[in-house]
Amino acid sequence: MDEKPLTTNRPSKRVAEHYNAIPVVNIESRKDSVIIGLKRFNNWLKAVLISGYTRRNDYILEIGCGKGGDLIKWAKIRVKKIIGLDIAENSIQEATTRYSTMKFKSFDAKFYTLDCFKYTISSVIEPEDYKADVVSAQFCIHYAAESEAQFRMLLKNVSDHLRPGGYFIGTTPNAYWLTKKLASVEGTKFGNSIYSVDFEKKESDEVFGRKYVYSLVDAIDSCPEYLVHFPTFKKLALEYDLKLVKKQPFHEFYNESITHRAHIDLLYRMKVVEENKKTISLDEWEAIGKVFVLN
Ligand SMILES: C[S@@+](CC[C@H](N)C(=O)[O-])C[C@H]1O[C@@H](n2cnc3c(N)ncnc32)[C@H](O)[C@@H]1O
Repeated sequence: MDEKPLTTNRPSKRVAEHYNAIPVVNIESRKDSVIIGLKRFNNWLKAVLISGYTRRNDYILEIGCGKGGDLIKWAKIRVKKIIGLDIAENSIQEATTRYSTMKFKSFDAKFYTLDCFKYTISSVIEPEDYKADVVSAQFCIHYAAESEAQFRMLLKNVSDHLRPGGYFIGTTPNAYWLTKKLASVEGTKFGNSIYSVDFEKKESDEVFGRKYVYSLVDAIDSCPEYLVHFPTFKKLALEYDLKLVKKQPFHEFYNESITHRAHIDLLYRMKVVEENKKTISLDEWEAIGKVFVLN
């Protein structure tokens, strides 16, 4: 990789350190997490989103793929190829291990450690992997909103590697919900028993770099995140030939999805809902409201 990064400031290093430090948790211990309901819900939501925009034999490019938590979701659709990229080296190692130990593999996969908001993806991937049918960025777009230059690099990377007519799908915190919550409290901090949000400033006109520190029990420990200003997102995306098709808050996506029998069945199969058992708590449901789906 011979390109210079756009900026060398610290927050993205903090993000990489944060995700590098998260231990791998086995399925048994995962069940004991106080946010197991939220984790399962997020997985269900991603499974529904992915199934809506991906077809058999598709080539997928995953930005911020983490430890490969979506590999099984892609396998169920029988995609042909996955290229996964993430800033956290440890997560890429874990994703590689998960892929190599997967029993049912419908696809080839390659993983790369890369800051996708400072470098071009073409600086690391092979030319034969340049054009994807679907680019997916789950729960990571908000890190790019640290600066306009980083957000533009995200959009350039998506646009450069998406074939004409392909889909960019993602999930990211809902800036409207967050700023409404902020306005409703005294000071800069709010949350409940499972999450906390602490804004750097109460008032701000910043379109990029609008920082808050986010914690979620058992998942995220004081990690910097940035509001994604949607009108700007939509406007800049057009400059990169990306047209917004749909965006929805998580609660709305859920309400729409459960009008389909298959998605209700999946809620049970993925144990989001279990007969005679506690499922999602009110505090988890509130935290779920923090997020948007887009495509
Ligand atoms: C909340 S995790 C989501 C992981 C995965 N997409 C999922 O849904 O399970 C956010 C991921 O974004 C990655 N990330 C953050 N900034 C990044 C950057 N500049 N370039 C690439 N990945 C980044 C983090 O390392 C982390 O793995």
